[in-house]
Parts: sequence; C-alpha cells; structure tokens
Amino acid sequence: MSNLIVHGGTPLNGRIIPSANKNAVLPILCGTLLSAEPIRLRGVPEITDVKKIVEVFRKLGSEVEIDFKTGILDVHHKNTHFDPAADRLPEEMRSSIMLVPGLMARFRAARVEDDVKGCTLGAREIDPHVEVFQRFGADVQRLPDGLLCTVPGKLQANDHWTDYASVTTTENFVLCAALAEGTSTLMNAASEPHVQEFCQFMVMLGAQIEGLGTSRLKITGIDALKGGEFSFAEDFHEIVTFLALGAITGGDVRVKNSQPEQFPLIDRTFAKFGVQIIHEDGWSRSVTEGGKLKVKEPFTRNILQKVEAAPWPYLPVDLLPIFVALGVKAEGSVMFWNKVYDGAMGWTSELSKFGAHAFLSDPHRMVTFGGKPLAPAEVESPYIIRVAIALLMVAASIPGRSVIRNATPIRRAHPHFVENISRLGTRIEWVEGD
Ligand SMILES: CC(=O)N[C@H]1[C@@H](OP(=O)(O)OP(=O)(O)OC[C@H]2O[C@@H](n3ccc(=O)[nH]c3=O)[C@H](O)[C@@H]2O)O[C@H](CO)[C@@H](O)[C@@H]1O
Ligand SMILES: C=C(OP(=O)(O)O)C(=O)O
Repeated sequence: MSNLIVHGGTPLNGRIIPSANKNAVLPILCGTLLSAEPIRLRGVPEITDVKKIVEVFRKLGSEVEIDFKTGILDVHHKNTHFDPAADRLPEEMRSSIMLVPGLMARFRAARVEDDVKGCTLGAREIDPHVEVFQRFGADVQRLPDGLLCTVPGKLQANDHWTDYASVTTTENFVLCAALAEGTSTLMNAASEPHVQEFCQFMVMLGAQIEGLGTSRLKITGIDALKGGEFSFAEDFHEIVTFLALGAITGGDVRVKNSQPEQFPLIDRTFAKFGVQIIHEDGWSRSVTEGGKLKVKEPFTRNILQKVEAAPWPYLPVDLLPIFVALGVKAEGSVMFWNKVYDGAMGWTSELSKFGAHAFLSDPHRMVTFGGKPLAPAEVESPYIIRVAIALLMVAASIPGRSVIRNATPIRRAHPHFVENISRLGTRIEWVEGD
C-alpha cells in the first residue's frame, strides 16, 4: 500500500501540461487488438492500467514498444495468440472487459475475469456487456472464476437499446460492430469526451461510425481495420483537478486546455463555489471571487445549492469528489448528488477526520457544510482514484502534515501526479506503508 504525506497550506502556483485521459487511452489500447496492422499512439501516460494492458499484449505474443519519456507506443498485433484455458486478462480494472471484442473477432473466444470492477463505487454490473456480446452472436458461459465467451464465426450486426448510457458498454458495442457482418445501431449510447475520442480513433482505423458524440451510433462493419497514428487529447479530469487544486489552496495554477468547448457546465459548477474559470489562448486558470471560496446562494429561497453528476452531457460523476473537496472548504452548504453509483459517497467519515462537516443523506447524496476550521489528519482512501485526490486536495489546503493512506489508485490514472504537485509548491511524497 502506498501512502501520501502532504505538508499543506502553501498556495499552488505554476503551469501544468495535463496528460491523456486514462478512460480514452484504455479503450483505444483495447481497440488496437482488432487490427493486425502497425499502430502508433502518441501521448501515452505512464500509469499502472496502461502497463497492465501492455503486459497482457506481450504475453499474447504482440509486439509492443513503449517509451514513456516521449509517450510513444508502437503496437503490432501480428503474431498474437490467445488460449482461453491458459491466458488471463488483467483484474481490478474495468477496461479489461474491452479486450473481449478483439479476442472474439480474432480468436473466436475470450474470457472475462470476475474482478473487472475497477474503483469500488458500488454495483458495477457486467450484464450490459454480456448482453452486447450475446447480441453479436456470442455464447456466454459462467466459469468458476469468470466468463467464457465463444463465437461460431464472424460477429453478427444487430440493433440494441441499452438500459442506460454506459461508457464501457458503448465502447464494447462499437468494438464488436466495427468488424461485424452488417450494420449495427446502438440507442442510449454514452457520449463522454473519452467515448468520442475513442470513436475518433476507431474512425482513424477505418471504422464506419455515424452519430459520433450523440446517443445514437450507427456502425457498418468492414472486413479489416487499418493501422495508423493517433495522438491523445488532454484529460479533462486532470485539467479540472489542477484548476481545483489552485482554487482550494488560494494559488494560481494555469492548465493547458485545447478543448474549452467541453467546459461550460464544468465552469458553472466551479462558479457555485465562487470560482471563475478563465479560458484564454489554449490555457485555463481559476480565479476565486473575493479571494475566498464561498458557496453561491440560489435565488430560490430555502433550497440547497446543488451539484448533480450523471452520464454526459451532465457533470461527469468522476469529477464529483473534486467538487466535494471544494464544498468542504467553501463557506456555505452544498448537496452533491451522484446519480450513477450507489456506493461512491461513503467517505464522509474520512472528511470528518479533518474536522469537515459532511453528511451522507443516502447512498447517492451527500451535503457539505463548508468553511469549518480544518486541521491536518491521517485519513484512509477507499479504492477510488478521485476520492484519493479529493482527500489530498483537502490536505493540501490545511497548514501542517497530513497522511492519505492507500492513495495508490491515483497511479491508475495520473502520471507524475506527485511530482507535478511538488513543482507547483506543495511538499508531498509517496511512502510505502502497510
Ligand atoms: C474505464 C472507464 O471508462 N471507466 C469509467 C466508466 O465506467 P463504466 O463504463 O464501468 O461505467 P457505466 O457507465 O457502465 O456505469 C457504472 C455503473 O453505474 C450504474 N449506472 C450508470 C449509469 C446509469 O444511468 N445508471 C446506472 O445504474 C450501473 O450500476 C453501472 O454498472 O464510466 C463511469 C461513469 O462515467 C466512470 O465512473 C468510470 O471512470
Ligand atoms: C472509476 C474510474 O475508473 P475505473 O472505471 O477504471 O475503475 C475512474 O477513472 O475514476
């Protein structure tokens, strides 16, 4: 277990070039398996989830060269092999399940391990994925420790309408449809920026996708995908995180941001805490109105200020903990509503160790009563990337030494995170603990 020691209370100042979005990089890496041609990816971040997928590709005989200094990854799935009786896919990461379409298309068989849940955010079902595989013609059987998917021949196109807009289910549908026989349509498709980036990559490989960025995707299967080059965009999670770190510590952090058009709702959410986001010349920065975080009072009498997270174009649910951290610090009360997960809010007890007042109303809702005096503390993060970051944010805002135990999940998504925060002025270090 890796812990973070944070000496807080120093305003963060400086510039950050964000890395690529883990949730775009991973489906794209999985997508490379559908092509037998050389592919070059630029801007690949040094994160543990990427290393796990690269390791599995090498075990399966694919050629992979990766240089994390330049961010260039070359992959060629030419002499790739797969044996469902012996080969295993990576566990403890959700994206593992997106290797299934490539394996089914190439080897007519794939396995899914039982633990592909990723962050412990509550129920993370695999049924929508299984349903997609079945609709494309797969036979799915339960094994003692996972699932076995087999297909008799080419995947068969189909029309499907999912229960809800699921990010990885949408990506799995596109992966299956790209080489399927015929034209497939998905209704209630997810459209997050990372889903769009993944679709753009698939189009670069030659996939025929209509409706990119909408809730209706139409994909016409082709015989084979090409190779090519793809450069990753900046991660909006990381942009928001550094803007919020600037705001919570009373500093001035400027973050490179080539896609401010994705930000209007994110900007409005910052404004609820008295933080104005300025996008200028490809950079974004946060300015705190009156120099102090303060919750904006609604015009409607006797209601709480509120932040709701749901599938895009709502505020992305992975950003909610970052705003909870601002809620703890800002004077006033805010209700946070996680409309996606039923187990992502149970860390109020850790916040209270800092002296924060946060109340868990039910599995989906939390209220922060912010602006209370805070003191450094030793807290424990659940296995949730963005909660470890939120706890770190609170710690960075409080003068003194705090410890975030079990902060390891941060390494799943954010390369050189601690080095970046150090460069901005906060003393912070990793310590291996038990
Ligand atoms: C690798 C990757 O890309 N992971 C992201 C992806 O996970 P992932 O694709 O697993 O998330 P889903 O969109 O499938 O949602 C996860 C769970 O939330 C519940 N659910 C979701 C939406 C809904 O309208 N109703 C509902 O009940 C379901 O139990 C579902 O299993 O999208 C999530 C939601 O943006 C993010 O938190 C994850 O970081
Ligand atoms: C929840 C996340 O990832 P995963 O779905 O891989 O657990 C995340 O990126 O915040």
